[in-house]
Formats: sequence, C-alpha cells, structure tokens
Amino acid sequence: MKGVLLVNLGSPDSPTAKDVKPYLDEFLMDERVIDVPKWLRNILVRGIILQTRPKKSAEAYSKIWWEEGSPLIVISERFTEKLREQTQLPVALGMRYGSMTIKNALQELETKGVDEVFLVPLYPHYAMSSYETVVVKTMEVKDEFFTEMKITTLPAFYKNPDYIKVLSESIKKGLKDFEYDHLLFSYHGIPERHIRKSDPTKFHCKIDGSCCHTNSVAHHTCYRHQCYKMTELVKSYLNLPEEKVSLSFQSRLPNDPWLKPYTDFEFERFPKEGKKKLAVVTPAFVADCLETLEEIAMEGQHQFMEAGGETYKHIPCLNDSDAWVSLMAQWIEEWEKEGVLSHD
Ligand SMILES: C=CC1=C(C)c2cc3[nH]c(cc4nc(cc5[nH]c(cc1n2)c(C)c5CCC(=O)O)C(CCC(=O)O)=C4C)c(C)c3C=C
Ligand SMILES: [Fe+2]
Ligand SMILES: [Fe+2]
Repeated sequence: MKGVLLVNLGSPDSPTAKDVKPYLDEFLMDERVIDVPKWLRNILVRGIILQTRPKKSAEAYSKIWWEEGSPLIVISERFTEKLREQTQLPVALGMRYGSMTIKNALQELETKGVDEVFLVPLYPHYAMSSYETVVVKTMEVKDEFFTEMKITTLPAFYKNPDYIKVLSESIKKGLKDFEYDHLLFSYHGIPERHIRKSDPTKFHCKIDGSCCHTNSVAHHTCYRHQCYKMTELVKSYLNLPEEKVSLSFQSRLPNDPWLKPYTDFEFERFPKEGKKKLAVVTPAFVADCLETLEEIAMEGQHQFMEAGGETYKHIPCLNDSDAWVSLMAQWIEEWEKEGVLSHD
C-alpha cells in the first residue's frame, strides 16, 4: 500500500534555552550542516556555539511562539491535515530534528499497512543541509527499522511551473494594496563551501557572476543556481521590472563566507539608494518559521526602518494555502498513478 511522508526541519519543544539546546545540538551536529570532522564539530558546536546560542535563540523563539506551539510545526500540521482531506493515501508528518521524528512518522505509516512511501522534503531547493540530509536520514531509518519499505523522493521543485504559479500568485496577493519600490527575494543562506561540495563536476560552481547562469549538470544540486532560477521564473511570471527585483541570503553563522549578498546588508543599503518601500518574500521556506517571522518580519523591518526606510512588508510563505495543498495533492496523485515524478 502507498503512503506519503512529509518532512520539514523541526523546532524545539518550547521556546526555552533548556529545550532549544538539545534541538540545536542535534541540528548543528549533523555532518551536512556543520561539515567539518567530528572532533572539530564537537568543539565548535558543544564547546563554543551551544554555550551562548540556546539562550539567544530561545529569546527569538519566544517572540514568535504561538499558543499551539512553534509556527513551523503548527503550520506543517495544518498543511498535513488539509492534504489528508484531498488524498485517499495515508499521510504522515515528520521532522528532521527534534521530537517529531522521521522514525515515528514511518512507524505511523507502517501501522496503516504502507510499504511504498512517497518522501516529500518540504524544501523547494536542494541543499546538503536541508533536502539532502532529509533524504539521507530517511534512508538510514528505513535501512535500520523498515527494511521492506520502498521509498521514492519528490525532486526539488524550485522550477516546477505549477509551483512557480502558486508562489507567484501568492506574492501577487501579498503585493496587492502595498505600494513598493523594491521586491527582495530573501533565501536562507548556506556557506559558500557547501556549493562547491555539492558540485558533482567539481569545477563548475565558482560562485562568480556567471556559473549559476551557465547550463550545467551541477545545477541539479546547486542551491545558489536554484535560488536565481526561482527568482527569474517568478519575475517573469509576474512581469516584474528587472530593476525592482533582487535576491539575497539571510541567517548566517559567523566565521565563514556564506552566500552573498547578505540580506541584513541589503536592508541597510536600500534606503540609501532611494528604495524606501520594501516588500520581502522568503521562498526558501514553504512555511513561516523563526527565520521568516523573527528575522525578516520583525528584525528586518526594524533594520530597514532604522536605515531610513519608509514602509515594509513581509509576504507570508505558502503555509497551508489551498492552492499549495492542492498542488501537493496533484503531485501525490501523479506519483500514485505513474510511480515516478520529475520536474525537468
Ligand atoms: C530553507 C532551508 C534551510 C537551509 C538550507 C538551512 C541551512 C542552515 N541553517 C543553519 C543554522 C540554523 N538554522 C536555523 C533555523 C532554521 N533553518 C531553516 C531552514 C534551513 N536551514 C528553518 C526552516 C529554520 C527555522 C526553524 C524553526 O523552528 O522555526 C537555526 C535555529 C535558530 C537560530 O539559532 O538561529 C540555526 C542555528 C545552518 C548552519 C545551515 C547550513 C549550513
Ligand atoms: Fe537554517
Ligand atoms: Fe552555480
């Protein structure tokens, strides 16, 4: 019997340093997130980062936490519930980190008789620290506990025409009644090193002005290319003028070059260039979360206004919108009927 496993990143159990610490420990000790030898990761994460970050992160989580829990989890649950109404197949939700484990979700599917799973990493783009780690972890759990299960994975959907349509229409709705002189696509950042590591050709990705715009097989796993491509496709769908749109990368850790330009630097720069009415969209995320609600909607607005901005709007992620749920149901139906799915 067929079934669906949705996987997103996960959140701590509560917005307290006590619960944030083990969550961040699991997250940052992932070799695809902090990709250095284990002994060094231990020193960096447990000896340095976890000494101060949990308290800081807990304060940020407290600002966005809902009565029902973490926005990322609550929105993912709402999405799952709505999806269940649109498909006959069992659907389970798991998280890569934290207490809503992938193992429990697969267990739930197995109890319902599922032995063929459609794995949906809830990320539009491929990055080793997001999409890839979900796939690898799910396969590890399958190999250890659910050896008879067959798993097929949804490819990254950053350029899927139906997804671009749903995303663009939601941006259009967000821009309605908001007069803006610039629209910023702010994507979650990753270290530049990860782009080179994920390049199967080992020579294409130079992180320069041209590599991401020159055809290459490297683009299947190039997060930077995929962010540019998505921005271009939305820009063209909405017929937006070239000079009114740009892209940047948010949420970096210190002491490493991450993808540029940095979103917070752009917030400082735009007002000085006369761009004082700013709309920001965060299309690396399908669901609003700490990184969109605190870093962009709250902190971002503050930084932009302090730098001389006049009006600011964060356009929400797709969350549990009907169009997004229906599109996912359509992809599930295609997989159910045809067994394979490709967005190329
Ligand atoms: C969109 C995909 C994501 C990628 C790629 C990604 C890479 C990445 N993230 C960190 C470090 C942190 N990220 C944090 C939060 C966070 N990250 C994503 C998504 C991606 N991360 C989401 C959806 C969230 C929000 C989770 C939530 O509960 O709402 C955090 C925790 C918060 C904080 O302390 O700032 C960290 C840390 C790295 C190092 C990385 C790539 C190497
Ligand atoms: Fe992150
Ligand atoms: Fe590239």
